[in-house]
Amino acid sequence: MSECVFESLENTLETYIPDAELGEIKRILYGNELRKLTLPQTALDAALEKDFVLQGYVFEAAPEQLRAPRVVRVGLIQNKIILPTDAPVLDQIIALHKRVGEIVEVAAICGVNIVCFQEAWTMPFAFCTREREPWTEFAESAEDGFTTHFCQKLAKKYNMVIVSPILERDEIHGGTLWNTAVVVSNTGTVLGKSRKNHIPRVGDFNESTYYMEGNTDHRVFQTQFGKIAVNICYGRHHPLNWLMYSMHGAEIIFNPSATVGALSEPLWSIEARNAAIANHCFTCAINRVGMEYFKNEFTSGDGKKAHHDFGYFYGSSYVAAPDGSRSPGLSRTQDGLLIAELDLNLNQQSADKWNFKMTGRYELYAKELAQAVQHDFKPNIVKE
Ligand SMILES: NC(=O)NCCC(=O)O
Repeated sequence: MSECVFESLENTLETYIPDAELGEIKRILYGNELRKLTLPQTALDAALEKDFVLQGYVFEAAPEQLRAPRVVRVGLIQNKIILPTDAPVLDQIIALHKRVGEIVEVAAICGVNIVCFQEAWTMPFAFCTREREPWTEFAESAEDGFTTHFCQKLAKKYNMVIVSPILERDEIHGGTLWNTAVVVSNTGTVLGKSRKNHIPRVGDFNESTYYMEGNTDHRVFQTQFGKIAVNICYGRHHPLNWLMYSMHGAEIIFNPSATVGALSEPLWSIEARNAAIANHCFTCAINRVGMEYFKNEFTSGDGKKAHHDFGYFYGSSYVAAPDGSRSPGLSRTQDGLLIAELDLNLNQQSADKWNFKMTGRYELYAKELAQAVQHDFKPNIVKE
């Protein structure tokens, strides 16, 4: 399959829509216009030299009388894999560490407080193959693995919280595998981990061959820069999953993902954004980018011919705010770092305006859901 050439929706709009209408189109598609973040020239130069896109936006909140602004900078990193998928495992991991490390360095120059990488960032997204070897060799301890040590060093060096989604091997529980985000505090200590709650069974995403649904519930991490949660990839299709992170107090929910154009692109711009609106919080959707080829062909029981790749990972990482505004997406074709400056006061301001938490009928939902999961549930349908 050929590489992707369509760079981004935003580029096409900018190129073809007349200025007079572009403003209105952007307002309708993206909400309140965001100010561009002024980024240091050294960072812009480094991004150019290292060949990745660097963009920054500011999500402002109204000044308040009693609360100071709560400003935090988040960084979203999307990247291609570096080496072919049949290169030695450790070489692949080290090459990704090097690549992501140099992007984190630029994030640090830009004053980023919390950075999040893409899903299973230390490896190709090999779960389509359903083969064990060599993919299970990419699994590492969340608390004490090579990659976690790497992130701890970066976190301490740059005073940055790092969200590092990896394939986890849990030695304490029989060496089981999990799809896990490790949250490393800016002090360099491992704050904890959050496991993927929803495992896809769609198309080539045969992840249930490798790991089971997570058992860390809807954990929220209190960091120096705000309360954060990680809703890994497929969880973004589940509104109740977002809701529960928000119920536990998440102010920013990261959604590290790996998804391809033919499957999910029309859903991409809607789901994380809707979650930000519905839950009065910020959401950060991150997708990997590029093509990944696997030596052995695979099929997925969907009638498609055996193939060597997933199709195109379309990048397009973005940040969405509780007032419905969102940043433009990063490139569909290139590595990138998206920086967003968030005033977390916008969460409460949006909540006070729209009152979704107040008007939500949670007792009603809880009661009816409790009934709906019973085997003798009778749907409340009135018939003539
Ligand atoms: N990684 C993952 O869960 N992908 C599933 C496909 C999708 O959610 O778009």
